[in-house]
Parts: sequence; structure tokens; C-alpha cells
Amino acid sequence: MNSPPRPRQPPTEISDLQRLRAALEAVERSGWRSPSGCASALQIGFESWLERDYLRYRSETNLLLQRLAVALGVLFYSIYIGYDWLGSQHFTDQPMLFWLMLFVAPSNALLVACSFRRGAWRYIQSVALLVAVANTVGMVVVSVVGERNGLHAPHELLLIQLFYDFFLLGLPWIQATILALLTALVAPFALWLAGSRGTALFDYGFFLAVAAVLGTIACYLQERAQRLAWLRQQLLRQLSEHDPLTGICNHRAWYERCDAILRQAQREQQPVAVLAVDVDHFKQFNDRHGHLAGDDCLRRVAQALAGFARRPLDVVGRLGGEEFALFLYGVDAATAEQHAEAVREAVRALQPLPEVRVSTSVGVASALANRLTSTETLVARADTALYRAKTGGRDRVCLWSEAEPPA
Ligand SMILES: Nc1nc2c(ncn2[C@@H]2O[C@H](COP(=O)(O)OP(=O)(O)OP(=O)(O)O)[C@@H](O)[C@H]2O)c(=O)[nH]1
Repeated sequence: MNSPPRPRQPPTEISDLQRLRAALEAVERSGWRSPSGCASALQIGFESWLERDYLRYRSETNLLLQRLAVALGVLFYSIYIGYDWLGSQHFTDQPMLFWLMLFVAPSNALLVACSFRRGAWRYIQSVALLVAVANTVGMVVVSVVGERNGLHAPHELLLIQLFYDFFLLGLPWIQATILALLTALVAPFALWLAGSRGTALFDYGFFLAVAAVLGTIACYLQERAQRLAWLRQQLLRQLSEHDPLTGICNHRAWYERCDAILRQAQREQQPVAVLAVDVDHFKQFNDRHGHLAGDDCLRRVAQALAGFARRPLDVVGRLGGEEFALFLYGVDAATAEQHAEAVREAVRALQPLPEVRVSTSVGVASALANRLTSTETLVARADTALYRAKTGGRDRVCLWSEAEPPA
């Protein structure tokens, strides 16, 4: 539970922001890349670390559409069956439609099951492709069987199938396109083999091909627009949660995250600690070296602190001006004090300018697992201890104790 402080790992939050900025700039300036990182006109995508997050987002937002797609698929087959049963002649003496239903049902059922299961986003795209292939094959078979029995099956339903391959199943545009083009080639050919001839067959093939081309263009543009909007949204979210100067969490995001992690600590019965870190005599630093050097110094201090928030549930933030805060999960008072000393030394070791050093005062407040309190209270206690560190001469660590009231 109590690991000794080991600072200076690359702070992931800062680099996420930078990487997102770079990804957006790259897309806007030089176009899309495939997930493998190669520039490609057709295979629009992000680099793999971003592509994974995008696919998860896409899967989660497509769930409702995919359920609708399955409902429509079932409706289409019901129309076929109704058409067959209500018509004066049947497609076939065999229970063909029943077997077709059995053929498409497993993939459709799997898709619905995946859409209700959290964490199934990795597989849902493959299952959606399976559904698209099964439904298309099923519909082509029904058309062919109808044709061989001298009946005109409602072939137009294949056009609707293309529509939902492109827009409802959430397939990537390239998969939807390949499927649509194959359908436009195979379905008329299968009907021709089944004996269909003349303008009806030509019209049918022509409309399928036109639908495939229009769907391809629309689906491609839609996927591009969705990816770009998602990327911008990710960047905006990161910007709204991070301090623009230092790149670490801003005041609001730091409190929100700490509140959530504190609730987790309550569930898991883990102690937590807050370190309030304030740069000493920073006004003097600014006055002597200028505001820009002051900004650079704050950035370096933030980077040094971020090196101490290396576990997923540790959070570093800039609470304002030259005051920072570090939330440590699963850390008791003694370990928190060790961390605070290490933080103080790490900042002391920085050289924001040649031959210039800065120091920090650190106030520490910790809460035992059975006495967890709110983030506000912990910060108020850490601030009380920080005040003692300042009045006691600065460049030191002070621990809040039960004996003193919060500020
Ligand atoms: N360069 C720069 N300075 C900032 C920024 N935010 C706050 N400051 C400065 O930080 C200084 C804080 O000064 P004080 O609150 O008096 O604290 P201090 O001089 O560090 O003194 P002690 O905290 O008592 O050791 C002010 O001069 C602010 O202008 C910033 O983003 N960039």
C-alpha cells in the first residue's frame, strides 16, 4: 500500500493533451492516417492509441442504431414471410423462409446481446459485419428462390438492406462499401442465373449500383465528419479540464476527480492524503526575473509534481496562482509526509534559470480509511498545515494534526 516516492515519470495527462493537439493539427493540415500510422486517402483513421478510444466511442454511440437495425431486419423477414403466406402462390413447398430465419437469427441475436453488454465494444463491430453479411445473403437467396418459382419477390428490400449497412449497423465505411458493391454485383447475377432477364433485371442492377455508390460517398463523408467532430470534442474536453499554462488538472477538474476517487476510497476502505504545495516568494521571483520566466517556472514545478502522480488514482492539479495540490490514494500520514519531502526536494532540485532555485512549502493532510471526509475538508486541513509551513520559515513540510482546527 505504501510505496516510497519515485518522481519524474512522463505525466500522461500533459502528453495526452499534446498528442491530441498534434493529431488534430495533422488531420487538418495533412489529412488522415490509417490506424497503423500511414497516410492514406481511403483508410481514414487515427494512430492506434486514439483509434482505440474512437472505436469505443463509436460502438457506444451506435448501440441504439444497431438495435434498430436488428428490429428492421426482423421486420423485413416478416414482410417476406407475410408476403409468401398471404400470397396466392408460395415461393416454395419447402419451409425455406423458416430456414432463412434460422440462418440470420443467431448473428442478429448476438448483436442485440452485445449491445446490452458493457465491455463488448471490442467485438460489436465484427458482429455487426456478420449481421450485414448474413442478412444480405438471406435476402439474395429469397429473391433467387422467388424468381425460380416464377414469383417477383420484393427485391427492393435489398436496397433497404444497403441503406442500413451504410447508416444503421455502424460499419466502417470501407466495410459497408465492399459489402454494397459485392451485393450490387452478386444479386443481379444470381437473379440472372435464376432466369431473370430484360429491363427488370437491368433496372434492378442499375438501382443497386447507384445506391451502393451514393451510400459509399455519404458514408465516407459521414465517417470523416464524425471522426473530426470527436477529435475536436476530445481536445475541448481535455482543454476544459486542464490548466492552460501547466497542462495539469485545473481547479474544477481536480476537485471533481478527487471527489470521485474519495468515494472509491470509501468503498475500498483505503486512506488518502492531500498535499498542498505552494511556491515560496514567487512574487519576488516574478519581480526579479519577469513574468515569462515565472510562467516557465510554474510549468517546471507542475511537471515535477506530475511525476509524483504516477498511479491512476493519484491526481495533481493547479488550484490557482502558484498553489498546487497532489491527491494520493491508499497513502497513510507517514507515507504522505515522505512524498511531501520528496516533492519539496524535487522542486528544490529544479533550476528554472541558471543559478536560480525555487523552494516550496508543503502542507499535508491525510485521512484514515474509517475517517474519510470530503475533498474540501482535506484541502482546508492541508492549507492550515501549509500556513504553518509558511509562517515557520518556508521550504518545509508540515502535517495537519487533529489538534488544530481547519483554516
Ligand atoms: N508568472 C506568473 N505569476 C503568477 C501566476 N499566477 C500567480 N502569479 C503570481 O504569483 C505571485 C503570488 O504572490 P503571493 O501570493 O504574494 O505569494 P508569494 O510571493 O509566493 O509569497 P509566499 O507564498 O508567502 O511565499 C503573485 O505575484 C502573482 O502575480 C502565473 O500564472 N504566472
